[in-house]
Amino acid sequence: MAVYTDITEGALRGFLEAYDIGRLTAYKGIAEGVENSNFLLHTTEGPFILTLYEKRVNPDDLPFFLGLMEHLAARGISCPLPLTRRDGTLLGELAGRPAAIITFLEGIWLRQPEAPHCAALGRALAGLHRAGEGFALKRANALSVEGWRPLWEKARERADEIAEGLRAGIDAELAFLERSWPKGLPSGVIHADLFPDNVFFIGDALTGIIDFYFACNDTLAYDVATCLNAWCFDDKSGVYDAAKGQAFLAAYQAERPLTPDEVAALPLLARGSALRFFLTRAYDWLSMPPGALVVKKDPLEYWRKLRFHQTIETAEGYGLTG
Ligand SMILES: Nc1ncnc2c1ncn2[C@@H]1O[C@H](COP(=O)(O)OP(=O)(O)O)[C@@H](O)[C@H]1O
Ligand SMILES: N[C@@H](CCOP(=O)(O)O)C(=O)O
Repeated sequence: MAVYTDITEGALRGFLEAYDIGRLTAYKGIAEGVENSNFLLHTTEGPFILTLYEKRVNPDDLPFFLGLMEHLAARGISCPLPLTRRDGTLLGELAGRPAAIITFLEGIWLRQPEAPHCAALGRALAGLHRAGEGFALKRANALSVEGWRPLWEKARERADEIAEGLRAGIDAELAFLERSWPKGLPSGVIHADLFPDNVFFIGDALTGIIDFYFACNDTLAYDVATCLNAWCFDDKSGVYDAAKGQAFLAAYQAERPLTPDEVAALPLLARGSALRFFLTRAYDWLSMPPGALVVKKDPLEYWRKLRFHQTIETAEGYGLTG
């Protein structure tokens, strides 16, 4: 459960006075998520999500995240809209944290997405990449290749506590990716964390995308690689599922064809994206205070995915043909 900062009812009622969303009838902490503290609010106007921004969110980035949701929603992407306060701003402060209220999206996230869901994801990701064009604010990806070594330095000494041999394996991989990271690929606004828990479905229909708090300007195909990792492996066996990968890539390409350079770079991007999620998970694994109300995510899942990508030489290895 991700509630790092608790709130009192009195403080919440005071915070809500800045909004025009009716009277609070109930609220509870949300038992999902990793990064921020989230609460489901019920008011006489309906349900809303309250987010208190935590450690990994730089407050200077909040105008980018909140503005991006407004930009995307105005272009037809189903994503939460930040609510405007009576004074015209989007952000307030609650329990010492920057805080915002966003609209509630219907739907649930899928624990075991199948190929048709991966196809829906591919269409939605390409739509998001297109809709991001023209967004005026910029934010560099703090968790791209330049950000990996500083993060690794914080986990490296104790990495073999997670699994024997990890330190040497990651040292070698990081050095390789720093030498070979592709440059000059088409770039734009990317979501950068489009895992199944950030995509809602009703039945087989994709109904919304949430959690834009890693969004940034970076290589568009890096988002594609992140989705291959997060959606296209079999949960139980950990094996890459080519049917899901093909469905995802074909649907993405139907809306936004990958350039030959992007296709060629896919195995490298997938390795880099796997390393990025390994690193944040490893850091969290080693540094999470005991008793924090959060379910830790397994770094080794991403080490195994990384090792799979090390065996892939061309995008044909993901089932991409033609
Ligand atoms: N706009 C929303 N509509 C409905 N539920 C939401 C919304 N935003 C967040 N949630 C719920 O809160 C959970 C955590 O949100 P998320 O943004 O992923 O948190 P974190 O940034 O901490 O990872 C989601 O899995 C979902 O259950
Ligand atoms: N998706 C990341 C963790 C970030 O959590 P989220 O709840 O913000 O998606 C991972 O799986 O490591």
